[in-house]
Amino acid sequence: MFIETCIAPVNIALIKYWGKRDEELILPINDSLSMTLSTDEMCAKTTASACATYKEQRMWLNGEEVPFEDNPRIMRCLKALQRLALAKCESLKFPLEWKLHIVSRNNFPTAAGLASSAAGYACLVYTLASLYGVQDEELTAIARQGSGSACRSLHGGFVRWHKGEASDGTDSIALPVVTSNHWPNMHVLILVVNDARKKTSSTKGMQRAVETSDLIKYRAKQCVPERINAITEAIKQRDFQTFAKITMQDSNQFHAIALDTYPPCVYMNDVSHAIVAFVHAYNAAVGQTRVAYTFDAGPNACLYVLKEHVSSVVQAVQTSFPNDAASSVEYVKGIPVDEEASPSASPTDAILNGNFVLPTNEHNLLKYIIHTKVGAGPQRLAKTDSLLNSSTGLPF
Ligand SMILES: Nc1ncnc2c1ncn2[C@@H]1O[C@H](COP(=O)(O)OP(=O)(O)OP(=O)(O)O)[C@@H](O)[C@H]1O
Ligand SMILES: C[C@@](O)(CCOP(=O)(O)OP(=O)(O)O)CC(=O)O
Repeated sequence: MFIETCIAPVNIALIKYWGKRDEELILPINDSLSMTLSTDEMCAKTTASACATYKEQRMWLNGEEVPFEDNPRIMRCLKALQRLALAKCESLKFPLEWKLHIVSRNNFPTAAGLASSAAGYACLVYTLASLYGVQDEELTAIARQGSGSACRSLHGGFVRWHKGEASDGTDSIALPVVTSNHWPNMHVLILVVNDARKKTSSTKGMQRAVETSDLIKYRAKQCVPERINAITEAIKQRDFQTFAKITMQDSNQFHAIALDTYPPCVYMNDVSHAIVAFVHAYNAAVGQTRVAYTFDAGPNACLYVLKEHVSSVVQAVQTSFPNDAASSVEYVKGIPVDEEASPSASPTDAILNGNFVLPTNEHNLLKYIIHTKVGAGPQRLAKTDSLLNSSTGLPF
């Protein structure tokens, strides 16, 4: 039996991917740019095994068996990796006819608008590549065919997915902009909103936007290229003010396009809008842009905050969004916030407590908060980290 286990990170787009020019190959109408989150707090973990005695291809996701050969996106990634193995490897490690058993787990909620498909498909492709013995820059073009945003999770730091021009998608790849060491104090607070409402999937939402929105064409042609250049420069210069403004403007434009879609896609809810109001009020109160928000295809907010401001921002969130569970250790998950606390309150915090009043919302609008930061790309783990029992070929 051949067996490999790997982990892969979540990424959150600053300049959003929204709209395909080819549904089958998952080719986008615009470039996008994201930040990869640390795997210490959120990651997908996948074990893939190949064995001569396996009778059929099987896959388990978060403890449940899920369709494998009936899932066209998984099969497309698998076939592309097998072709790459045939082309690149002098001798195959094992015959391609051998069936696979794959076990995967996300250590955060799946299909809850927290980019599980990005981490999940990046992990699947990275693990299968390790299993077949291929390491190649073409991996991002393969992960892209599982879920577009997954191609960006194959690199750490800040990553740009180039839309490419070729009709076969060979140049639609993700490349690093800067590594995670470039801006290590870039932290993230994910405010998970109490809302179980079903959304329109990203796949369907963007398809309908391309069919019906006029604004999306202007965005792809005019706004995105300008923003990608400007935010790349801001990241290189570690210019938080510019970075934050572009990030918020792009999130707002993406949701404007969702509303310009017919029938409209409504992803943000009243709590999301209250978070937007909070961020602008907080930034005004401290007299500088210290926090930036971005929202994907759901109501949860992702806030970008520099490490030195995390404790002040968390305190302000707790004031503006009071929660009965706030004192529970489970409420703020991830990196301990106290670590970040500055020894003395800054003068701007005095202003915040004095002259400015933050909006106060009803209790318990947030479910919990995840505190994480910029991180590295996927990693291969040791045999001891396997999710699959090698004597039975089944999940542990
Ligand atoms: N670890 C994983 N391995 C393989 N596939 C996964 C994994 N995690 C998630 N997926 C796939 O991604 C699907 C969830 O994608 P979906 O886009 O609905 O949710 P999301 O990625 O959490 O949300 P969003 O795209 O809005 O951020 C799952 O149903 C599954 O098919
Ligand atoms: C709003 C987004 O998160 C959309 C992500 O869309 P997906 O990558 O989930 O879509 P498919 O390619 O159809 O699988 C923005 C982004 O991540 O860039």
